[in-house]
Amino acid sequence: MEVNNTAFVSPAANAQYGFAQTSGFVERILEQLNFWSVALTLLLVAITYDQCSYKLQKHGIVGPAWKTPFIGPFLDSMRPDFRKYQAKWASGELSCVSVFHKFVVIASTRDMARKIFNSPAFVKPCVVDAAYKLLRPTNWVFLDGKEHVDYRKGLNGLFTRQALEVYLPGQEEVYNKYFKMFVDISQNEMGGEPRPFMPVFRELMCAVSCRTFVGHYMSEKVVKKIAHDFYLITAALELVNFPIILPLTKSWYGKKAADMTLDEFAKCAAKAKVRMAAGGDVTCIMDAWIKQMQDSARYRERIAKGEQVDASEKPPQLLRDFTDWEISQTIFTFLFASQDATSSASTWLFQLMADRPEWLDKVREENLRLRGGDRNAPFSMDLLESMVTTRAVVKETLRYRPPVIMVPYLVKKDYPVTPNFTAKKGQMIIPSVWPATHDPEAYPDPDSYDPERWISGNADEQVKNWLVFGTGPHYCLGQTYAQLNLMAMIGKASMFLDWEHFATDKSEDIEVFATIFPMDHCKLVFKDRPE
Ligand code: HEM
Repeated sequence: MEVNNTAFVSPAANAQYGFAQTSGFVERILEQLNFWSVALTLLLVAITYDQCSYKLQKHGIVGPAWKTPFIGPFLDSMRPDFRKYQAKWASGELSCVSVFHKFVVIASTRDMARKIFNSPAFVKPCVVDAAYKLLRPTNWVFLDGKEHVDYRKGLNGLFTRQALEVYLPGQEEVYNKYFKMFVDISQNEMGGEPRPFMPVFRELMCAVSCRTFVGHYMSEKVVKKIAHDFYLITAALELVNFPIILPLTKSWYGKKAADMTLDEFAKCAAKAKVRMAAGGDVTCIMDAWIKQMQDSARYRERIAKGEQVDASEKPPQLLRDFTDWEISQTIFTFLFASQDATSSASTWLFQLMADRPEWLDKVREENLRLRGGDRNAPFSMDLLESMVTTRAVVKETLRYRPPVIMVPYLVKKDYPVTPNFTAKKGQMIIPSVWPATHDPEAYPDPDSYDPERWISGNADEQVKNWLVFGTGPHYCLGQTYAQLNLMAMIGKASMFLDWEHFATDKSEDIEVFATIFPMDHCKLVFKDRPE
C-alpha cells in the first residue's frame, strides 16, 4: 500500500521541524569542528612560528635542534642543575636556549665572556622584570652609559683603603659575636651533632654587611629579620619567575621583604644625617657617604658666599645631596650584590678549610705570627695586606668555587658577536665565569684546590681569567672589600675556633641558588679553640 505521508502529516510543520532539528545539530557539529580545526591550525602555526623563530635566531651557534614548544627548558630553569650548565659550556663558545619568547645566548670561553663584559655599547646588565619593582626603577643600578659611570664615581670614595680601614672594628665586633654563636649552636643547641651551617653563614654575612653599610643605626633584631627575609628577595629575582606580582607568589613575598629593607635603610639614613651634621665620626659606609655630601654642601655654600676657599679644602669629590630614600636604594643594591655572593664564598671557605686542615694550620700560623702571637690584636689594613697564605686560601676558594657563575646581560642593539653570529636587540647574553676560572692553561689541574698556585705559582698573572668579580664598566664595586673581609673572617676563625666537616656524598655537588652552595649546605660542628 502506498502511503501518502502528506495525508496524515502536516508537511510544512513536519518538514520544517525535522529540517530545523537536523540543520541545528549539524551546524553545531560544524561549528564545533570549525572551532577545533581553527584552534588546531592556530596552534600548529604558533608552534611552527616558535620553532622557526628559534632556528632563525640560533643561526650560527650551538643549541638544541628543537625547543619544547613555547616553554623551552623552562621547567629545568626552575630547578637549575649545575651539570646542565657544564654541558652547555662544553657545547661551544656560544650556545643558546630559548625559554618562552626569550632567546638566551651563553658565552662560555674566557675570551668570549670578556668580550661581552667589555661591550657596553651593545649590552647592559640584565635584570628580571621583578627587579625594577623590588629595587625601584629609579635605582642607580639601572643607569647605563655615562650616567652609570658618573654615579659610580660618586661611590668610589666609600671603598678606598682609608674608608675600608674605618669599617674594620664594626666587622670585628660582628665576628666576635657570631663565632660565639657558632659554638653555642653546635654545643648547646645541637648537643655536638652536625647541622648545615649555610643558613647561619648567610645570617653572618648579612650582619657583617649591615654593620659595614649602616653601622649601629640598625638594631640586631632588624638585621636578623633582613637576613631571614633575604631568601625571599633572592627567590623573587631568579631569572625565571612569574612577571606579574600576584599575591602569595615568590615575587610578592620578595617585594614585601624589599619594601621592609628599604624602609629600614631609609630610617638609618635619616639618623645618620643628624649624627654626621652634629660632627659624629664615620663608622660605616652610610656615614662616609653622608659626610661627603655634607662637606660638599658646606663647600658650595662658602663658594656661593664669595669666600676664597683654599684648594686643599675642596672635598675630593663634590657630591649633591641625596634623599634618605635615594640613599636607602643604593645601600640596598650593596646588600643585594653582596649577600648571596659572600654567603656562597664563606660557606665554601669553611668547608674547604675543614677538609684541608694543612691549609687551615698555615692560615692560623700566619694570623698569629702577624699579630705577634696575640690573637686578640685587632684587624687593621696593614695586617690584612701583609697576609700571604690567608690571601691565597681566599683567592683559591673564589677561583675554585666562583660564587657568581654567570652574569646575565641584555642586548640593547644588534650586536655582531662573531662574523657568523649577531645577537639581536632584546636577546639575553650571558658571559660565564666558571670556565675562565677552570681553564687548565691558566690554572693547571683546575679542579684541584691548591692555594699554593697563588704563593709560588703564577695564578696572580692570569688576570684575563680572573672574572670572579666581572670586568668592564660594571665590575664589582665591592671586590677589594669582599676579599679582605673573607680574609679577616677566616683568619680570625682559625685562631678562635675548631670545626669539623661532616662530609656527605652531596658535599662536593653544587646547588645553584643565584650563587653556588654545597648541595648538603655544609654540615659542621664548631668548638671553642683554647688559646
Ligand atoms: C665574594 C663576593 C662577591 C662576588 C663574587 C661579587 C661578584 C660580582 C660580579 C660578578 C658582578 C658583576 C660584574 C660585571 O657585570 O662585570 C658584581 C657587581 C657588583 N658588586 Fe659584587 N661581588 C661580591 C661582593 C660584593 C660586595 C661585598 C659588594 C658591596 C658593596 C658588591 C657590590 C657590587 C655592585 C654594587 C655591583 C654592580 C656594579 C655596577 O653595576 O657598576 N659586591 N659583583
